Formats: sequence, structure tokens, C-alpha cells
Amino acid sequence: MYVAGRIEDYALIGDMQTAALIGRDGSVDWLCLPRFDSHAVFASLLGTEEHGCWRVGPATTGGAEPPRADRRRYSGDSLVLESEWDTPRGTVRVIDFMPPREQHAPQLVRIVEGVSGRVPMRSALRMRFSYGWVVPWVQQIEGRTVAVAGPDSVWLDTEAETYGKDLTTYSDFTVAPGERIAFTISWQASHKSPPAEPDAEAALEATQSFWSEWVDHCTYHGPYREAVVRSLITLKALTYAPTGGIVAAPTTSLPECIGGMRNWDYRYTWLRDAAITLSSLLRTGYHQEALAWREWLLRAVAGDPENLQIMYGIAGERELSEAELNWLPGYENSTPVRIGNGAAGQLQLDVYGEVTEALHLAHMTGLSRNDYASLLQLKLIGYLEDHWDEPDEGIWEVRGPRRHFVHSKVMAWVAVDRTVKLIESGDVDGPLDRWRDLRDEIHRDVCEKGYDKERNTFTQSYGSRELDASLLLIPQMGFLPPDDKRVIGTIEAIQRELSTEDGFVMRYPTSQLEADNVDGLHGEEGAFLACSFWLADDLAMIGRVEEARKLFERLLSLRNDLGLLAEEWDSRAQRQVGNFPQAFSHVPLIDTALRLTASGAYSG
Ligand SMILES: OC[C@H]1O[C@H](O[C@H]2O[C@H](CO)[C@@H](O)[C@H](O)[C@H]2O)[C@H](O)[C@@H](O)[C@@H]1O
Repeated sequence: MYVAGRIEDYALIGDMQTAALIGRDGSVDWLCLPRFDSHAVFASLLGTEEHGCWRVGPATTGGAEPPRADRRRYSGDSLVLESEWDTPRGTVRVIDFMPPREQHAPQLVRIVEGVSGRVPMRSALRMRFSYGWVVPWVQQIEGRTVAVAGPDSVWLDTEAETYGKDLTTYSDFTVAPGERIAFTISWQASHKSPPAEPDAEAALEATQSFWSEWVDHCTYHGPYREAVVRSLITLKALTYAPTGGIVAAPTTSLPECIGGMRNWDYRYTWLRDAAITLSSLLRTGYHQEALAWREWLLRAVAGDPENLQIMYGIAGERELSEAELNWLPGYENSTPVRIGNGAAGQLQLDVYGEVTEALHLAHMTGLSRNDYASLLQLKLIGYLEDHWDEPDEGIWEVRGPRRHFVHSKVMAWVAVDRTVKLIESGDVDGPLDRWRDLRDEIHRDVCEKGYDKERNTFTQSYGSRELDASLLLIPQMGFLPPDDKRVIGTIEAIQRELSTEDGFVMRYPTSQLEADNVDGLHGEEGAFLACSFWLADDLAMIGRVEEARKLFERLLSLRNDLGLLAEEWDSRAQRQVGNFPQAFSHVPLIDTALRLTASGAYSG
């Protein structure tokens, strides 16, 4: 029976317009072309080999399982993946990458390089368009193999011999030491003329230079540089270069609970996720990306800023209706597989705070002034003035009834606070006294209704006894100082009540009981990695620096061998779960590394 690899078995390559996931067995199991949110041409990640994949690796005999690579790494600080197999016949390396696009078509390049001995190899290319639904029509045109279905065509170029069998394009060949054999697939709209023939070696050189030049701009040189740089490269790979939009992750429906229904499509731009990504990029010297995202934001909300959506398509599209792909059995039978995301229609008041905080940081770090950005900020507060006291779906996008989430109110306070500061700086005009009063009113409301005096902790929502890990952001956002007894009480309560057996943090309690079930979903989920980083950050803020460092370094050890993190960690099964790799995990990794570095606490 076919089983996709563990989530952490996957490597990421990408060209800042889309991305591919490659398993340890050399199989590309996920790739959407030409954009992150396009239909997948390889979707075996969520199904079987029959839903499309492309394996390049040592040949096997007698139906044996394809061997897993013995070693793999990114070549330096890049997204060029090198996987190596030691076989009885010798050692072979496969170099995988996607060249950043200029004028040329989207490409995925695989170069097979002999290291020692003579190794028999096989390339097995199974293209299935529309997420594994459509078997394309494959033909040879002037020595090139082309697969066509509807609007898409994919062209395979290689000097190796190819042949078709069982709806698959194979190449069987032997590679000798020093020999390099390239395979490139290029996507083209099927009504257009064929894409130019690729030059794989020149593309490799250009891709390496692109990444090393980009990494050179990083201003962080602290003890966690390796982890920070890998996270930055991952965030850059999740950026859609033509528009500046940032996807939350390049995948859909990798489950938060194996076998469960918490499967969502993350190939869109959440204002929340993108705003915090922008803040991390700004703090590490990447102003260009921050500028591009601010432009994206202004275009996305243009014309109707009061009617802000919490998420958009990567080019600012508003229509993201959710649908289920019922022909896909799902990752380890986790159904449904969803595309689109119903959370787009929710009210999440925290988003006003995250966006305003990002614009504020951009302003403070000297990003060139943009009058429309300031105007947008004023409009957002105008909206909040009338709506901050309404119940919402909150940061976790719950699908249960709306509540007065404490985190949402805290972030509404952040939005007003940063805007008051903007007006105070003299850069824009606004109703200063009225908004100072509004800021005080929100603060009072949260402290009165969202704080449980008896237990000395803030609560998930007004009147509830539940806790919520988003409360860890209270000191980080400056709502209360870290030494406030209510802050310390909340951190300790979260440690007590939301910790997993291995000391990581759940977002909130998940319950099987309908009445207690805040998110309206069945099944449990893993420790939420962002929340676990937030705990480390808070511990450092309240002076428990050694504890913070230990937790942070244990979190780093959860990364896969290539430094990548999904959204969650399943403490029982000791494996990563959720969409992968996830910006929402890599951003707080960077933030906590910066805080620990500033506090001088690190090992070795
Ligand atoms: O838990 C239910 C919700 O889960 C997803 O949202 C999560 O991912 C978002 C993107 O990273 C993040 O912004 C949010 O805070 C997370 O809770 C899913 O996208 C939602 O549709 C779903 O309701």
C-alpha cells in the first residue's frame, strides 16, 4: 500500500511563485503550477502515486520500496536541495531546485550526478492535472515530451532516453562518477507556443547566486544564525514575488490531527500571518519585501478598507470559497481535502492590531513614507471605533459561535495605541483625544471582563474559565508590562493548563463535549509551535531566561533535518503535523532567537 512520507520527511524547493515538496525517496509529491494556489500537477501527498508524483532515485528491482536518501542538505544558504544515496553499486546525488523566474516559464530542475561507482537510476514521471483528477495527453514533439490537459501543458526536457508505460514517463539510465544528467519540467499555458528549452546548469548557477546574494542582506549574526537564516529563506520562498503577497504555507489539508478533519488550505495571504512575517523581515534587514507587502496590502484593501477581509488570494483576490476534493483520500486518510478557505468571511478583530503594528514598525524602521498607508491606518481605527466591542471568531478562526475573545480586544487596543502614537509623532492628523479615550476604554474593558481575579489569569474570552495561548502576546504587544502580576499569573496558568507532556503549548483546550467545544470541530490537535515559541519569549521577558533558552532550543530540535517546521507538533506520536512549512512557526522562531540573543542567553 502506498503511504506518503511523514510530514517532516519533506524538503521544500520553490521559485517565489510556487513551491514543491520532495520526499526522502526522491519523489516530488506536491507541486501546484504556475502559482501556489493553482491546481496541483503532483498531489500524491494527499493521495496515492496515482494522483501525480515524480520520483528520481536509484532503480529498484522486484517491486522493492524506493530507497530513502542517506543524506540530504541544502547547498549552503539556498533552496537548492542535494540528496545522496549510497547503493551497493555506488553513490549518487540528485540536485533539485526551481530557478527564480524572470521571463522564463516555471521550471523544476533535477540534475543527477554520479559520485562513485556506476549507479542504475530511474526517473518515473506521473503527471496528473487538477489535483490528481485528470490524466493528461502525453506526446513527443521535436524530442521533447509534453503533457497537455485543458489550460495546462508541462514539458519535459532531458538528454536521457524516455519511454511511456502505464500512464507514466520513465527514464532508465546509469550514471558514472562526475557525469551529470538533467531533467527539467516547464509549465506553459496550453494555448501558447512551447516554452524555451532550458539550460539546467546555467539555471543552477543563477539560482545559487540568487540565494547567496539574498542571504547576504541578513543583519542577524547571532548564535542562532543557522536557524534564523533557514527560517528567513523559508519565508522568502513563501512570498509570491509578482505581487508581494505571502502564503501561510504552500500546502493544503496536511492534517492538524492525523486521520482528523482539521485540514485547511493555507495557500493564501492572511493579513495576520503576513503582517507578522513582515515584522520579522524588517527586524532582520529585509526592507524590500516589507515594502512589497505594504503595496500588496494597499492594493488588496483598496476601495473598501472598511470592508477588510482577514485573508485574500496572493494577488489580492477576495473570493476564496471552500470546496472539498472528494477524489483525494487525504494525507494518511485525513479527510476532507479542502481548497479555498471559509475563514475568509470571518470577523477577526485582532487583524486590525497586527496590520497596524506592522505598519507602525515599518514607519519606525524608516521604510519610505506612504500616505495611503497612514490613511488606511486611520480608516481601520474608524472601523474599530464602532466594532471593537463585538464578539468575533478570533485569532484561531474558530468555527463555533462568536465570542468576546480577550486576544482580539488586546489587539484592538494595539491598533488604537499605535495609531495614537502615529498621530503624536506629528506625521498625520487625527482625533487624538478621542482615540486616547478609546484606547483607555478598551484597556479597562479587557482588565475588568477578561481577567479572573481568583485565579490571577486572563481568560480566553469574557466570562469563560478557559485559557488561551494567544494571551502570551499580552506583554509582547505592550498591553501590560512583563512584571505585572497579572501577566506572570497568566504565563504560569498557561504553563500549568495548556502544556503538553513534553512542555510545549496547546492553543486552547480541545474538547469532545459540544458545550465546551470552542472551535466547533471534532478531534484533538497537537502543540501549536507558534504558541510554544511565544512562551519561550515570555519567559525571557519575565527574567526566566535560562528556562526560555532551554525551551527554545528544544523547539529548534523539532525542526526536520533541513530546518523546516510545520504548524504543530504531535507530542504523542512525536511528529510534525499541519501544513508545511508554515510561516506562522518560522516567524516566532526568528523573533524568539532575536530576543534571546539580545538577552545574552544562549548555549555554546
Ligand atoms: O483551527 C481552525 C482554523 O484553522 C486554520 O487557521 C489557522 O491558520 C491560519 C493560517 O496560518 C492562522 O492565521 C490561524 O490563526 C490559525 O488558527 C484555518 O485556516 C481556518 O480555516 C480554520 O478555521
